[in-house]
Amino acid sequence: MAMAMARVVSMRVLISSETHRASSSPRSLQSKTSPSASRKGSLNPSHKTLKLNLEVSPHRAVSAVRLMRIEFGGAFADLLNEKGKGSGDNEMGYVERSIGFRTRDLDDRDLRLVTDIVGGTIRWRRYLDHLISSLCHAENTFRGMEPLLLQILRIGCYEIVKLDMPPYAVVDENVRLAKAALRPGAGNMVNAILRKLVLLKENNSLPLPKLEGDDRAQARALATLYSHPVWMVRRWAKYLGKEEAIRLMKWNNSDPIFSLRANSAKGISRADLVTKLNSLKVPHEPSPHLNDFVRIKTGLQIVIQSGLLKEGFCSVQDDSAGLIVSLVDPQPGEIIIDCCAAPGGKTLYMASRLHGQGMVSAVDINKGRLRILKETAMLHHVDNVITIIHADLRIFTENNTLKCDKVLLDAPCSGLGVLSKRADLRWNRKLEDMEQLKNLQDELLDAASLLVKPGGILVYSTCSIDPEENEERVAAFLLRHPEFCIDPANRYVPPHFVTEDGFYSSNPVKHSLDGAFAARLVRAS
Ligand SMILES: C[S@@+](CC[C@H](N)C(=O)[O-])C[C@H]1O[C@@H](n2cnc3c(N)ncnc32)[C@H](O)[C@@H]1O
Repeated sequence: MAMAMARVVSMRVLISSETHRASSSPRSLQSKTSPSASRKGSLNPSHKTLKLNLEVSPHRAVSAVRLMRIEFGGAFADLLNEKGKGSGDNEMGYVERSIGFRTRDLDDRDLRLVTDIVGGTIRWRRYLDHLISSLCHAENTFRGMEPLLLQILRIGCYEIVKLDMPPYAVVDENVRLAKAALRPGAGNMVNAILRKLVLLKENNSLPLPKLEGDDRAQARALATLYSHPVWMVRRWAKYLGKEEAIRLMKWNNSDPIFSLRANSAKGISRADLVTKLNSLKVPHEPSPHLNDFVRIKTGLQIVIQSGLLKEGFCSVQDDSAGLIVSLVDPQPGEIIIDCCAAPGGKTLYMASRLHGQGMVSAVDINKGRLRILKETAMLHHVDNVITIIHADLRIFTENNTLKCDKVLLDAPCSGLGVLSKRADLRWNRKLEDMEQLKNLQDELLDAASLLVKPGGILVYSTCSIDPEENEERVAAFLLRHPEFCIDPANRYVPPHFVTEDGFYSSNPVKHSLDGAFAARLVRAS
């Protein structure tokens, strides 16, 4: 904890002392703007006065700074990635102020490299830190390492060990970055550690922990080998067994597969989307589960840069989320309420399935996320069937007698089913969160149930694979609410997604989709 705090403080110092560094460092020619102007980022012309360094590879400099923003600045890896090229200027402002010099602008290839390196380095953080600390002379060296130096070392290790890039070029490039962004001594340290790593890798003798000892020791070793928090490994070993837990961690560490949904509300068919993807040369395959969906393994950045998302031509939506909408089975003319709706992935898909007749009320406690929902609804031409309600669901249901045909509660959850896409989530999620989330899920379920008309449907869903957030919450709810019973999922989703109890469940390892869960419950008439 103290170590983390020390790193946060030094990160803050690094960012806020940029003006000082710019004027005191001989490497970074003087910035002439005020500190407040320089904090504004892209629109600040000062960065053009910084020295342009053509020796440092820009994607590594950007990756190192982006990693610090994610680890210490609260930025989310997936959001930074999705902004892609459009945010280039803004990001370059951060980079320059953090390292004290300019790099050349990123081209499309650099942007893809940044996405890959940042995602991979975050996922493999625990594993990489184990290697780096094992290769430091003293334990204190690793503990007291300044944040930027640590990020550069992590990038170098990741490139050598996981990307199998030409090792001596990787060493040289990262040494150059450390020297330019920090000081010559930092470059020497990067050189020493990465060269040792290259030799150990060549001799097939990386210093990795052995899978031995009691359950705790084995969980710690697995947590390092597959780079996850120990508490997650122990939980999965308990619920899934060791072998399945390993398969799940391998999936979480693999490159994410994305699905795109053609926006039928705008008259766009899957065939239209396929034509566009062909013209962009993005490899794709039709979803075997959903008519409007297409799956892509690579090329998301190309899709983003092409503007297809901004135009509302299609959305990024995993099949696992689309199948939850299939379980709700929205029909034209129905009155539906989406209780935790923002940013609106499922609201928009449900609305498009109403074909202009009926209504989806979208409730959420988060105003900012609701704003995104509202804007996207207009973009997608479904705003005529969406009503937005900013409220805490628990208070909303106290003051409302609204009764709906269908109620979707896509509850706040741990997100343990989406760790392959949310690279940083595994490090942000804590065991203590699970208890709090379960209480909130129970309260929201009770509140949502009040909105279901007699004979109506309540769908409870999560993007978690954790039984305590899924089956256990439903079982506890049914005990409190005997007026509800399970409506088996097999009439709405393909049979291999249906559990013995009649729930919908997508399993990353089995289905190659995000992990998700949903129960369809019917209220007695
Ligand atoms: C899993 S996300 C919903 C994702 C959304 N259904 C979609 O498909 O895009 C959970 C949402 O619950 C909202 N939320 C959390 N607590 C809430 C509460 N007490 N009342 C209403 N919404 C709440 C959060 O703001 C968050 O947007």
